[in-house]
Amino acid sequence: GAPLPPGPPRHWLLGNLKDFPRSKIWLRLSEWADQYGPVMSLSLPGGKTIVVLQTLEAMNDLLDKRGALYSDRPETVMANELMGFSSTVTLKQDGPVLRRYRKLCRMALGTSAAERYEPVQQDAVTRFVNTMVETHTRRPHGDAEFLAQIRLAAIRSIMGIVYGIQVDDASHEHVKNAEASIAFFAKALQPGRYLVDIIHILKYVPAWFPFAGFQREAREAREVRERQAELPFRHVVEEMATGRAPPSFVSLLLSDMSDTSSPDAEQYEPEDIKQVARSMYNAGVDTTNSTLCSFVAAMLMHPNVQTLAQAEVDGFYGGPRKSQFATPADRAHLPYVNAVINETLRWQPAVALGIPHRIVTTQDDVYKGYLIPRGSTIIPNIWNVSRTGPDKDTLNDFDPARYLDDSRRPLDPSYVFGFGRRVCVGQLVAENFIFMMVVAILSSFTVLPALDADGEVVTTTVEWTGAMANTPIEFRCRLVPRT
Ligand code: HEM
Repeated sequence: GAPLPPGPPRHWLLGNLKDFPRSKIWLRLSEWADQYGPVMSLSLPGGKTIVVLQTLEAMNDLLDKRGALYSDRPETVMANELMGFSSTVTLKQDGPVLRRYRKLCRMALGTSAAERYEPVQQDAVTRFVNTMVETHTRRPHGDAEFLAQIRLAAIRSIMGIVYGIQVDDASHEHVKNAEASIAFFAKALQPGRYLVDIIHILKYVPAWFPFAGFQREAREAREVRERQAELPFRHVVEEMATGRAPPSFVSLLLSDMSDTSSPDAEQYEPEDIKQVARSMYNAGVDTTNSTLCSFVAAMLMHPNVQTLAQAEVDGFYGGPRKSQFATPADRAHLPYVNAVINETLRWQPAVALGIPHRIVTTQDDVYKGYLIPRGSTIIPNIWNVSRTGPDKDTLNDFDPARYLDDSRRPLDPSYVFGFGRRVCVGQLVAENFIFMMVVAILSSFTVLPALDADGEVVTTTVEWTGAMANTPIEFRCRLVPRT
C-alpha cells in the first residue's frame, strides 16, 4: 500500500510528542513545510496519526472536494466527553445533528439575516467610539483599555446578534458565564494540556481521587456551559412571550419553528437552537477580537498606512468622525481599507491552524501517493498559506499595498475562515463587523504610541500569543480623537 506522508522521525512510544513546541506550533509546522512538502504526517502516543496540510491546494482538494470524507472532528476526551462541549457546533462530529445545526446557522446568519443585525452591530461600534473618546479625556497618555473595549464590542455584537441582549459591561451575568466557558473551552483545546487526552482510560478516574483535579475542572466547566446555554435562551423565550424580543438568531429561529406553515417547523427542537446559539460566543468572540486588536497593532506600527486609510475614509464620508453610519455596503467604495482588512487577516490569521478536521473512521484515503489513514486528525496550516505567494520574503511584513498590485497580490485571505463543509458559519457577520469597526476607528481616532509620565513617546513592540487564538499580548497605545 501507499506510505504515510513524510515527517520527522518518531519515538517508538511517544511518537512526535516532543517535537511540538509549547506555543506557536504553526511556526514549527511551517518550517517543516519546506522540508516535507505539501502534506506531512506526525504521530502521537498510541499510534494516532496527524496529517498536516501545508498548501491551499491540498486543503481544497481534501477538505472541500473530498468533503464527504474529511468533515469530521477529532474526539477530545476532556473537551467533548468530560466538559461536554460535544454539543458545540465547532466540535460536533459529522452526521445528521451537525447538518441540522449548520442549516440553522445558515438560516439565521446567511446574507438576508446578516443585514438585520447591522443595527445591533452599529450600536456596539458607536458605544466603542464613545467610550474611547471618554477614555482619552481621562487618560490622555494612553493605556491598554482599548483592548478591553474591543473585546467588549465583539461581545456586544455577538450577544446582540444571537440573543438580542444589550450588554452594558463585562460584569453582565451572561457575559461572565460565557467568558468562564470560553476559558475552559480554550484550555481544553490546547494540545497536550490534559493527560486524559493522551491516556483515555484516565477518564474513568473518579473526581474524589487524588490528582483528579481535571475531573473537578470538567464538572465546573459543565455547570458553567449549562448556565451559558440556558439563561440567555430563557430570556429570549420570555421576551417573545410578551412580544418584546428584538430580531436575533434565537428569536428568528424560534418563530420560524412555531410557524406551522414553515417547512422547517417539524425538523428542529428548541434544544438544537439553544446549543447552536451557545456555540456562537465561543467561536465568534476570540476570533473577532484577535483580528481587531491585530488591526490596531498594525496601525500603531505603520503610521503611513494609517494616514492613507484615513484619507480614503475621510474622502468617502466627508471628513473625520463622519462615518458613524457606515454600512458593509460601503466596502465597494473603499479599496484601500479593504486591502488593510485583507492584509490584517493574512498577516495575523486569528486561528493560525484552523480547527482540526478528521477523516472518517471507516475508510482510508490516498492523496498524492500517500496514505491518509482512517480516523487521522487533519490540520490545515493556515499560517503557512498566509506566508506563501509572490514576494515571499516580505510576507511577515504588514503591507496592504500588496493587495492592490497585480504582480504581488497574495491569495484572497478567505482561507482564514476554514474549509469545505466546516467553513466558518459566522464569516459574513464577522466581516461586516470588522469593516464597521475598522472604518469607525480610522475615522474617529488616530492610533499613536502611548506617552510616559514626562510626555515622551514610549517605544512599543507588539508580540502575539502562541495560543489557539492568535491575539496580541497586552500593549499600550493612544486612540486620539480626530477633529
Ligand atoms: C475574524 C473572525 C473569524 C474567523 C477568522 C473565524 C474562523 C473560523 C475557522 C478557521 C473555523 C473552522 C473552519 C474549519 O473547520 O475548516 C471557524 C468555524 C466556526 N465559526 Fe468562525 N471565525 C470568525 C468569526 C466567527 C463568528 C463571528 C462566529 C459566530 C457568529 C463564528 C462561528 C463559527 C462556528 C459556529 C464555527 C464551527 C463550524 C463547524 O464546525 O461546522 N465565527 N471559524
